[in-house]
Amino acid sequence: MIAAVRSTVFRGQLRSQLRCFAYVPPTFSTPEKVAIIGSGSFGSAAALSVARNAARFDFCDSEVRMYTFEEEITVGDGVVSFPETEKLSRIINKKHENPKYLPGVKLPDNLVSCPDLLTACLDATLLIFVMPFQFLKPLLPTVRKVMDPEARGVSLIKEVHFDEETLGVKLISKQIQDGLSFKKETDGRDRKFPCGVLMGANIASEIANGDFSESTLATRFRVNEEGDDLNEKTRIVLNNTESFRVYSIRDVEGCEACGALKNVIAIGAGFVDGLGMGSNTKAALMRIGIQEMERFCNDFLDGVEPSTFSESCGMADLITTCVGGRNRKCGEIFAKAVINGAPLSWDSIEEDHLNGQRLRGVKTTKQVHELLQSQDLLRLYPLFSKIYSIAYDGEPVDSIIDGLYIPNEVIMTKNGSNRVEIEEVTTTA
Ligand SMILES: NC(=O)c1ccc[n+]([C@@H]2O[C@H](COP(=O)([O-])OP(=O)(O)OC[C@H]3O[C@@H](n4cnc5c(N)ncnc54)[C@H](O)[C@@H]3O)[C@@H](O)[C@H]2O)c1
Ligand SMILES: O=P(O)(O)OC[C@H](O)CO
Repeated sequence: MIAAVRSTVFRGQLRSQLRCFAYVPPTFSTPEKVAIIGSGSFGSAAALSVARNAARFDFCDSEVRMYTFEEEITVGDGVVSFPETEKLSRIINKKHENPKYLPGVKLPDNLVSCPDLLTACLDATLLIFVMPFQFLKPLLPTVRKVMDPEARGVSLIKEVHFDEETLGVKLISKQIQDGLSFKKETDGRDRKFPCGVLMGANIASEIANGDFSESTLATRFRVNEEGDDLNEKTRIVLNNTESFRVYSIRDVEGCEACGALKNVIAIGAGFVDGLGMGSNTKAALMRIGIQEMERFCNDFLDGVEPSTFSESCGMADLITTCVGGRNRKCGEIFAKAVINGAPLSWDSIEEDHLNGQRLRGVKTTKQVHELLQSQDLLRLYPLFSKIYSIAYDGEPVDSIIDGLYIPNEVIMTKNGSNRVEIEEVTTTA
């Protein structure tokens, strides 16, 4: 009895102590000015978390600017205070909502939409890139001119490109780094722009609804001269402990590759759904898919950590995208159209079903295929190869099952360097 009372008292004391310590605002010596480049679904959802943090952390400039590709929006019923069409940036700033890409979600007042890139990025110390890279690339020289010279970046872009010169992988974070590095006027030395990535099981609308999500931040920033750990500082700016929990790792390459490659598998998951197959089939596809993702990373990238695949950017993002993502949805539409004898092009599916959002998975499927073909490695990747053949070469959708069969010679073995070896198959007469 006495023990029970003591324990209750102790728990009460602990709770009140925890309440006292519940919120310790982080402190950093150097100020932070955040710019978000892109205002699609995920740009707007990420901006929610960042702008809320910027408003409450003393080290952050409370205003967060979001570069918005300007579009004329037709204002629907219920938006009475606007004429029939209005510029997207003006709607975001007046109504604090992005009606095209994240409808029905209130954005913080301190988030300012800027259609002018110079204004958006002026003196920014932390740049968050979240738009299709084809649109971002031409913007980089302007960003470089106006950003803070000590700026760093985080890419949320889930793409991977085939480098025809090296027959290797071109990571987006590396392309951003190249685009924003410069020679310092003071000493003529090169200043390499540091760029990490944030990838994870992060469907934008769910984050915006406040549903609990995790994400993986992969950065290798340094401690700056004032003693701020820029890895942790970046995590703190992006993290929302209640609903958007960000965990740090250092494996930028593996994290980024996972974010892009899972989109290929999600297209295959859409094929499985279009065929009306069940959860077992999709689970098999995901299992084999993550093995091919890992094999691809080991074949084409250096320093990828096996543990990355069990982070949110790995297994969890694969699951959420294969269950609820746009790539899965478009894969299903494609499969059903083929099965019904009225095939649709990927462009028309994107145009008719994504309301201005972009379908990355099929483009990544093609890039990955070209890369594997250039290295004569297609036979080691039966699932990637099959998804490509169905998506681009008119192979029957139900042949996706052939992609789930792993031939003996493709059994993955790992040697000391963690690279794939092909088992020699000896045939006897
Ligand atoms: N939407 C999600 O749920 C989600 C979740 C996690 C990661 N991501 C990744 O984030 C990135 C951005 O995704 P998203 O859904 O925010 O946007 P998106 O990829 O669907 O692209 C739409 C964006 O492109 C912009 N755009 C269109 N045409 C343009 C042009 N000509 N010039 C410049 N910009 C133009 C639009 O303004 C809009 O901001 C992608 O790499 C995606 O894989 C998305
Ligand atoms: O909607 P998708 O298929 O582009 O996937 C969204 C996100 O990448 C999920 O994390």
